[in-house]
Amino acid sequence: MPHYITLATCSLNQWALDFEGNRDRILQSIKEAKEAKASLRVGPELEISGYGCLDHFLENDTYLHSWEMYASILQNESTHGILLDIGLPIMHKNRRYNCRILSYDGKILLIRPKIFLANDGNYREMRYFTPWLQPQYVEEFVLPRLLQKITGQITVQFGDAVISTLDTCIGAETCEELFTPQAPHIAMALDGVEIVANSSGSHHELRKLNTRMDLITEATTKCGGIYLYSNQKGCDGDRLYYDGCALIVVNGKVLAQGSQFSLKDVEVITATVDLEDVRSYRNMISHGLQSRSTPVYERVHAAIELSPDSKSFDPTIVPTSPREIRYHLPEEEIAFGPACWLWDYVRRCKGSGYFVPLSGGIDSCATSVIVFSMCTLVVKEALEGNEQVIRDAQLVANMPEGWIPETPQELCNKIFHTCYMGTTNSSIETRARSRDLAARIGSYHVDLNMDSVVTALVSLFEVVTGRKPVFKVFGGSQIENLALQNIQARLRMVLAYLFAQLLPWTRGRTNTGGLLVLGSANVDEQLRGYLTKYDCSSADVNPIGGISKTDLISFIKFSINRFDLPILRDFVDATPTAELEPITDTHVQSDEADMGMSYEELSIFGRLRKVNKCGPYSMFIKLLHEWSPRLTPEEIGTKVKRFWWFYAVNRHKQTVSTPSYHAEQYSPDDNRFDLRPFLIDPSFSWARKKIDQVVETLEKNNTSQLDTMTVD
Ligand SMILES: Nc1ncnc2c1ncn2[C@@H]1O[C@H](COP(=O)(O)OP(=O)(O)OC[C@H]2O[C@@H]([n+]3cccc(C(=O)O)c3)[C@H](O)[C@@H]2O)[C@@H](O)[C@H]1O
Ligand SMILES: Nc1ncnc2c1ncn2[C@@H]1O[C@H](COP(=O)(O)OP(=O)(O)OP(=O)(O)O)[C@@H](O)[C@H]1O
Ligand SMILES: NC(=O)CC[C@H](N)C(=O)O
Repeated sequence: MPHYITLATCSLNQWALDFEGNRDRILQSIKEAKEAKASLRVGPELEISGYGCLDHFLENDTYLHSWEMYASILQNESTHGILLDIGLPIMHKNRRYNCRILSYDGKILLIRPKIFLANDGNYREMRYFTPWLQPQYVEEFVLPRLLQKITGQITVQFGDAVISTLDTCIGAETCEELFTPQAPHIAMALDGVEIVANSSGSHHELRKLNTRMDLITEATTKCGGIYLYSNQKGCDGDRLYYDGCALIVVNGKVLAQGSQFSLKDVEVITATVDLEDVRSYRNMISHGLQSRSTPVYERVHAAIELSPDSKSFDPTIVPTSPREIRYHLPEEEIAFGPACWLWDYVRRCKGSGYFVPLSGGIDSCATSVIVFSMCTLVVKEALEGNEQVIRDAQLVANMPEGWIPETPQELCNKIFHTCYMGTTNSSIETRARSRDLAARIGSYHVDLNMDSVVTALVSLFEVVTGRKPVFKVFGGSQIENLALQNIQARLRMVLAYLFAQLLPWTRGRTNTGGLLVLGSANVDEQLRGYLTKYDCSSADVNPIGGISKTDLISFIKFSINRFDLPILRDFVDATPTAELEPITDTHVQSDEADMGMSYEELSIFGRLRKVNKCGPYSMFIKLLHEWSPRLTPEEIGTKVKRFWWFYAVNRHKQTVSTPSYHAEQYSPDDNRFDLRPFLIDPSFSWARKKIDQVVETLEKNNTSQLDTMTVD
C-alpha cells in the first residue's frame, strides 16, 4: 500500500539584515507550500537573517531580531498544520551557532546546529559560528522568554537529533555538510531517516552546479531516501550570487528542480513521493549490513502524520514522475547570473540605472550585453505579471504606477547609459561598433571626444616641469609612453562618474539619484595587472570581473543569436586593443602583445595558481609536462617567470579592484576570495633558481623528461 507524502522546498531571495523582508518571503513560501498540500517545508540556510551577514553575525542584535521574526512566524496561525524547517542564527551557552528550527503547529520540536561549517573559498563561517562538531549529541536549550510565552515551552532539544513522526523520520543536513567526506546523511540513512532536508547558502560559480547535483543524486543513489534541497537565491549584499536551484530527489532520481536564475523572490517546488519507494529501495543487503554498526540518533517524537491515512486510497493524490536534471550552458550562466545580480543590486540600492564607458572592445561590450540580458529578464517577468518586478522597474526607471516596459530596449533606454570617450588614438571602427551596439540594445548613448581634457593635463605638466613626455613610437621612453596612456585611461574614470551623476538630470529626472558606474576588467587582466589603477576599472560594481576573456568571447558569440544582436559579430572579429597609443603604419597596439602572454595562457596560469595552489616552481614543473615538446623547457620557464613577475608587481591593484560578481574558481579577488600579500618580491629568486636549474639540467641531458633526472 503506498504512503504518499507531499514535500516542499524553496529558493528565497533573502537580503542580509532585511529581517522583515526575509520574514515575509518565508511566510509567502509557507503559504505556497500549504496551497500545494505539502506537509513539510524546508527553507534556505540562515533565511531569517539572510546568509551573507558576515561580521553582523557577531552582533547580538542579529540574534535578537532573528528570534523576533521567528516568533512572529510561529504566532501566525496560517503557518500551522505543516512541519517547518527554518534557518536562523542562535546563541546557546554564549556561543553562536548556525541553526535550523523544526517546528509544528507553533511548537518547537528541535533546534539543529550546523555540525561542519563552511570555511574555504568565499566562506568564513568559523569566524562567526562555533561548529557543533559532535554528531548525535543533544543538549537542552532554554528558550528566550519571548518564545516561552508563545510556545508554552521552556526548554527544547538542541543538537544533532532527528524527528520521528507517526509515519516517517526526518533529519537535517546543512549545506557544507553534504560536501564533507563523512556527510551526516550517511549515518542518518543507515539509522532509518527517510527524509533528509538540506538548507543551503550556496553561491554560483561557472560550471559548478553539477558538483552539487552529483553529490545529491549520488547520496540518495547510495543510501536511498528523499533529499530536499533548499538554497538562497540572488544578491544578498555582496559579490556572491546564490543560485537557488531547489531540488527534490528520491533514490537518485530527480523529481523536481527549481530555477537557477530568476527574478522571482519566492520560488517553491513540491513533489509527491511514496515513502514505500524508499523502504523497498533500501531493502538491499549492504544497507542492512552497515546499519548494524551505525550510530543511533536521538529521536524527537512528534505525534503528527505527514502522509494521509494510507488505509483510505485517494485517487487524487498522484506521485510525481522523475525528470532529467537541467543544466545551463556556461554562456547562459554568464548571461543570466550576473544579470540577476545586477537587478538585485540596482533595485536594492535604489539606483536609477547603470552607466558604462563603452569602448568598442569585448569587455565593455559583454558588460553591456549582460545589462541588456537583465532588461530582457525584467521585461519578461513584468509581462508575466510579477508585481514585485513591476514595482521595482517603475522605481528604477522613475516611471509612474501603471507603466510596464514592453521591450528590453524600452527599459534599456530608461535605465542604461553607454558612453564612447574617444581620443586621437581611437579608431573609427571602435567608435562605430559602440554606436551600433548602443542603437541595437536601446541604451542612451553619448559619443564624445576628450582630447581637450587630456591635452589640458599634459600641458599643465609641461608648464610645471618644463618637460614634455612623448609616445614611444615618436621616440619617447617606456615611462613616458605608459604615463601618456594612463592619463587617458584615468581621465575616462573621472568623466564616467561625472556623466553618471548628471545624465539623469540632463534627461529631466530631477528627483532621482545618479547612475551606478559599471567596470569591465575581466579576471585575466586583473590577475596579470594589465590595467591602469584608478581608470575605468575603478567603478561601482563589475559584472565580469570574475569571468575569463575566453569565456567572454564565447558568451558574445552565443549572444549573437540568443539576443538577436548581429552587431556582436564585429566585436568577436576585432583584435583586443587599448587604443591608447597612436596608430602608425607600422604599429597598432594589441593586448596580448602588450601583456607578453595570451589570454589562454593566463587562464592556465590563473587556474594553477589558485585552484591547484601552485607556486612558481610547481607551476613550472606541471607545465613542463603539459607543454613539452611544443615548447622548450627554457621557453616554459620564461613564460612562468614572466607571469609571476607581473602578478607580483601588480598585485597592489587588487586591493582597490571594483567589487565583482564572483564567477570563477581562479578569481584573484583580494577582498574576499584570494587573500594574498600585496607587497611581494616579483623576482621569486629562490623559485627562479630552482626553475633555472631544471632547465639547465634538461638542456644538458638534451631531454624534456623529468623522470630521467633529479633536482635538489
Ligand atoms: N607595490 C606597490 N604598492 C602600491 N602601489 C603601487 C606599487 N607599485 C606601484 N604602485 C602604484 O601603481 C602605479 C602604477 O600603476 P598604474 O598607474 O596602473 O600603471 P602601470 O601598471 O605601470 O601601467 C598600466 C598598465 O596597464 C596597461 N594598460 C594601460 C591602459 C589600458 C590598458 C588596457 O587594458 O587596455 C592597459 C599598460 O600597458 C600597463 O601595463 C604607480 O604609479 C604607483 O602609484
Ligand atoms: N574609447 C573608449 N570609450 C569609452 N570607454 C573606454 C574607451 N576605452 C576604454 N574604455 C573603458 O575603459 C575600460 C578599459 O579599457 P581597455 O582599453 O583596457 O579595454 P579592455 O579592458 O580591453 O576592454 P574593452 O574590451 O571593453 O575595450 C574599457 O572596458 C572601457 O570601459
Ligand atoms: N553555506 C555553505 O555551507 C556552502 C558551502 C559549499 N561548499 C557550497 O559552495 O555550496
